[in-house]
Amino acid sequence: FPMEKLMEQFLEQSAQAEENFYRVEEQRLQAEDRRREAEHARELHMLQMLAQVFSSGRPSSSSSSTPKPSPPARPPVISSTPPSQHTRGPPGHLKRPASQTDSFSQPPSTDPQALALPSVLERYYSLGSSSLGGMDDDIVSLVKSIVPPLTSKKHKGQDGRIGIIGGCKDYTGAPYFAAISALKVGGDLSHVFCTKDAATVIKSYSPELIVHPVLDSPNAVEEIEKWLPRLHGLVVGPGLGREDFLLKTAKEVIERSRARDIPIVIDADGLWLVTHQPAVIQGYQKGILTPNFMEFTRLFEALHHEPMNSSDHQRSVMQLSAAMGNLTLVLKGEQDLISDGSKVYSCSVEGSGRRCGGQGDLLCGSMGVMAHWAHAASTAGLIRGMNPSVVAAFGACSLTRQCNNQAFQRHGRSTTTSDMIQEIGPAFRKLFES
Ligand SMILES: NC(=O)C1=CN([C@@H]2O[C@H](COP(=O)(O)OP(=O)(O)OC[C@H]3O[C@@H](n4cnc5c(N)ncnc54)[C@H](O)[C@@H]3O)[C@@H](O)[C@H]2O)[C@@H](O)CC1
Ligand SMILES: Nc1ncnc2c1ncn2[C@@H]1O[C@H](COP(=O)(O)OP(=O)(O)OP(=O)(O)O)[C@@H](O)[C@H]1O
Repeated sequence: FPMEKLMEQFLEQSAQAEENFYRVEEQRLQAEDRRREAEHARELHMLQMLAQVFSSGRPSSSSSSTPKPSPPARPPVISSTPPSQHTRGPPGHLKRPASQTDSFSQPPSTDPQALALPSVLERYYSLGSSSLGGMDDDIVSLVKSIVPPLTSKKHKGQDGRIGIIGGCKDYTGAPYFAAISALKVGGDLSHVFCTKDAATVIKSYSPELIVHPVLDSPNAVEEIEKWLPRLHGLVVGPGLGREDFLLKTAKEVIERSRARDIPIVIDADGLWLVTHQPAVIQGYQKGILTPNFMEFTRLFEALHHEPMNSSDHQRSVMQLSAAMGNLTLVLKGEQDLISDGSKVYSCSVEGSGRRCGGQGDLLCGSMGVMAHWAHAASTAGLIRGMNPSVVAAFGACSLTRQCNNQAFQRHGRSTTTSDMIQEIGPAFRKLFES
């Protein structure tokens, strides 16, 4: 049957052509990203040098009667520690006496560098929003330094193409909150990979999202993998549900994203998957887990095979992060505790008493973008001596809490996550751009 043969050949050729297209496209995007990153690094380096020249050349006389110009922003390089020492010592200018640091290192360390940063972070972030005007520039600069400058030379996509794996029949709000938050923080494109019956609903919430109804298709993994070369960050779990097929797809997508070195934030039902199969993300340095207390307890008990000591959260966070191969972990709560297994950082920016559903989705969506920024900044040598995943986690936690605070001031008890999303722009400016 020559007709059938012809058809077969045709199909084979078009599959081949499609594959070639994606390969070439992937190479093109990677080359473009490298070029833009190098350009970005050069620009920041120039700014740094200018700032240094400016601050060293500035007249020091305080008795001068003419008003002094305000100093430029602090240069973004945080430390001169070699990049191989991520997660170890803090930036030199953040050092402080070890005596003030005891409660944040588990077990207590004798290395003054290792002791210094957590307590500095704690000292500032415990101050709450009322003291935002008096922020400690050193600490805020950790997060500020990863925020890419907005310049007219940029093209769409460069500041973040983020993928959300989640959205099913029961949950359409969660992936929407995560994806729209990624855009509002400053990511350029947000892709949602959800089930067919969730797709139209999610699309109808916002024309800004790119929605792929593929999560329950038989070749879901391949459908999603096509997009991986274009993604800078992945958020797995918001509204994913717990059906076996969906969890299996999520697992394979995580594995393939790991192989491509893409930063991955895992939340909600994605954490259910990790609780049952920790190896899927264990030891991946670009992975971040964001459990609430319940999710944390489940994960802890699955890994340690014993009940958690709930009187010492800091120790538990350190233990679990270490057991996960020094993965960055955020235990959300009254204070957010962040650890990569070597230290615990506490974020206590003042929020409010209002705990509506979806705040965690805002957090993980914004963290997806910040993780991309932080790893790009680290690759460019702009943050050294500090784990980029921790910087991203810290930035996203502060931002979510600040949004909660601002939304509550306007809406009080009726505050919802949509109200918080409205506050992302002003909150971001207040924390990281003022
Ligand atoms: N609008 C939406 O579509 C939303 C969907 N969501 C999705 O809903 C699904 C299930 O999420 P759940 O968070 O309900 O997960 P679970 O079904 O595991 O429930 C966890 C339970 O723990 C409780 N809890 C949380 N923190 C606690 C604490 N500190 N102490 C004691 N109890 C605590 C919560 O009230 C919740 O009922 C996920 O896919 C999630 O993404 C949520 O993100 C909320 C918004
Ligand atoms: N008691 C609290 N005080 C202040 N902020 C809090 C408090 N609890 C949680 N948060 C903040 O709310 C954000 C989301 O945490 P939450 O515990 O609501 O997550 P979640 O339960 O996973 O959310 P979701 O409803 O999206 O599933 C975190 O960034 C955290 O900082």
